[in-house]
Amino acid sequence: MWNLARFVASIPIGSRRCFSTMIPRPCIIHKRGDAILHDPWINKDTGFPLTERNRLGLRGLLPPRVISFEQQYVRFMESYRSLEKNTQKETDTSAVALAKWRILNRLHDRNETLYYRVLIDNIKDFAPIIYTPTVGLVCQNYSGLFRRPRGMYFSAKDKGEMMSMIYNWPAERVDMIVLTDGSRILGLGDLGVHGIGIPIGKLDMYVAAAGLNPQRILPVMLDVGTNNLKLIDNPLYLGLRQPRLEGEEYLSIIDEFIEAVLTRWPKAIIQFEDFQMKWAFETLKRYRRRFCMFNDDVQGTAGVALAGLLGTVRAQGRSLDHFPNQKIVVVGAGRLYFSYTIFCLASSAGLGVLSMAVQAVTKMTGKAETAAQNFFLLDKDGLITKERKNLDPAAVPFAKDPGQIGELREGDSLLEVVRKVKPDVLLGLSGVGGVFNEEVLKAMRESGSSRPAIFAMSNPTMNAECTAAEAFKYAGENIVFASGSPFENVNLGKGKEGHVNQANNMYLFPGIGLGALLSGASFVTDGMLQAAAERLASYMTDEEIQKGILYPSIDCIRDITAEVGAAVVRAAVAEELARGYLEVGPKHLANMSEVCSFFLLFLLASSH
Ligand SMILES: NC(=O)c1ccc[n+]([C@@H]2O[C@H](COP(=O)([O-])OP(=O)(O)OC[C@H]3O[C@@H](n4cnc5c(N)ncnc54)[C@H](O)[C@@H]3O)[C@@H](O)[C@H]2O)c1
Ligand SMILES: O=C(O)C[C@H](O)C(=O)O
Ligand SMILES: [Mg+2]
Repeated sequence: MWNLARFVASIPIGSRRCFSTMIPRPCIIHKRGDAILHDPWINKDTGFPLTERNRLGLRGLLPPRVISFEQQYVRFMESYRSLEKNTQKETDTSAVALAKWRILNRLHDRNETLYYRVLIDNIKDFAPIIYTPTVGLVCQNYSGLFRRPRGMYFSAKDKGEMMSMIYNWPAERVDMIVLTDGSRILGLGDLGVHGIGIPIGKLDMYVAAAGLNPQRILPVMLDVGTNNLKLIDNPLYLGLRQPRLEGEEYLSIIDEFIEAVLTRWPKAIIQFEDFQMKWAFETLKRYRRRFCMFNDDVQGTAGVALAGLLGTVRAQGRSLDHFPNQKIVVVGAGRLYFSYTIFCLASSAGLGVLSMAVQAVTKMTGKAETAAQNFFLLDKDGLITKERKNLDPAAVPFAKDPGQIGELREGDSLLEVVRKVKPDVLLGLSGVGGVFNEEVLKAMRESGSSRPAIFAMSNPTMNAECTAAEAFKYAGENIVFASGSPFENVNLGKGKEGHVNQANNMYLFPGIGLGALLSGASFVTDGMLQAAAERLASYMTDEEIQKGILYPSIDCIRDITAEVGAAVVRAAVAEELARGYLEVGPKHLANMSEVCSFFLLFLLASSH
């Protein structure tokens, strides 16, 4: 069946544009002269034709020759490629990555239309720069890199002022907000106000993947202090130099911000990002039934991991009803989500993954009581059992009875657990680089699975539980491998290659946000999230899965985002939550054919 999402993906990359710039819109400009050249949203650089130069008071302010948009595009890409070539042999890879980020950021600050065009057309090359992993480096060095502000900053000192501050934002409408408090930036810990780089990077992905209008996105930093003493002692630190607010004081700041945002833009979707575990769960519980929000690290990550876990079953040549038998170990215990015998170190993200996996098993078997039996959870103190003191209630369903399988004991190390459990899947969301060490990976060779899976999902690259090369070297060439940050495929010799998947929530959050926005749903429900995960899981063909390819290439991010967005809209309609978007009401959404819904998804996201 013809479908618009695939049609869009089939347009040659070079001729694709940001949808928001593709459809001409009336644009009344009140600025003149120099002010236009310093406004990246309307600036065309040397691209202003003579008629516009005369009309807008630009004559004489630019070199005489008019350089077209296409020529500017080529010129930018040439300078980017020459930077790439000249730094190929440079050993300081961080310096190179930051130089690439700077050149892109400078373009953004000068000419947004050209920036988003090059980003969309070259997303595979540029995602690792504007997003993970380089964005982590940017946050770590933010005080030195800061030139121009992007997004909004609300601090603890702004208490009582937020309702008026929100009107300082120049855009009349905002559709999508990504909000952080900077308390857990990737696996880098508390970076305070410098964590603003994360909402900026996530929203650039929204524009690139979901075609959102860049003028209707808003990155937000809620600065409630920092517990990072190095930052507090740094005279160039850009945030409040005080310890983080806690308890009711903390929540009252978030409440006030939310009230201000929803007063001005009642239909904006708010994505919570990189909150430390306790606040990630607390805010999710507090707000998810009050307005349209989701926590990307808990809910987006869970769906991406579940899609990978289901793909792993297919890669073993089995049907999906084998999923409940898989042993899964999760490393990094925040909150949980569950499925087969997979070994997971759980975390906020890890608990999210196991919870969603449990839902999937329950749906398949109809037995909620035993759904978590093949899931094993570790935190920094080792295996979590029922003997664990101060056990987090969220981890209770995953706590094992000591003595189970191979004499498991409370606090068993990861190596002991892998040896005793022989898991099908080892999944890391611990934020600790290298915990899947040589011994642990070698122990995975004894896994009960014909095709063991290693998911080293922590970010950025140096925090990955292992590298791709280590996984294929020590755990064997027949594994499936996925990491949160990108790695090159691994050369296995004799013409063979180990495929590296990027198991990153970027494959879901843009589609979840787009679907939530266009459906006009009041909340993001479990059903909508599940529909998103199921669409991602079913996206890959059997042939691709057999090659160990569990996720689409990032080149296809627009296609998968449209598919996920449409699945979310359909789920919202099925749950009778869809209120529609602009002139498309709930009845229209419900009556739309699949083709029509894809078409509208794109047009609506771009044309208003
Ligand atoms: N790939 C993705 O899409 C994705 C999504 C979300 C989070 N992440 C990454 O996951 C990591 C964790 O994020 P989070 O929000 O869950 O953080 P978190 O701080 O909530 O959780 C980390 C957990 O790891 C546990 N831990 C620490 N050291 C450990 C060790 N040596 N062994 C076992 N467990 C250990 C801690 O007990 C904690 O529960 C980060 O690096 C983040 O970048 C990746
Ligand atoms: O930001 C990413 O790359 C994924 C995820 O949201 C994370 O926190 O690591
Ligand atoms: Mg995150």
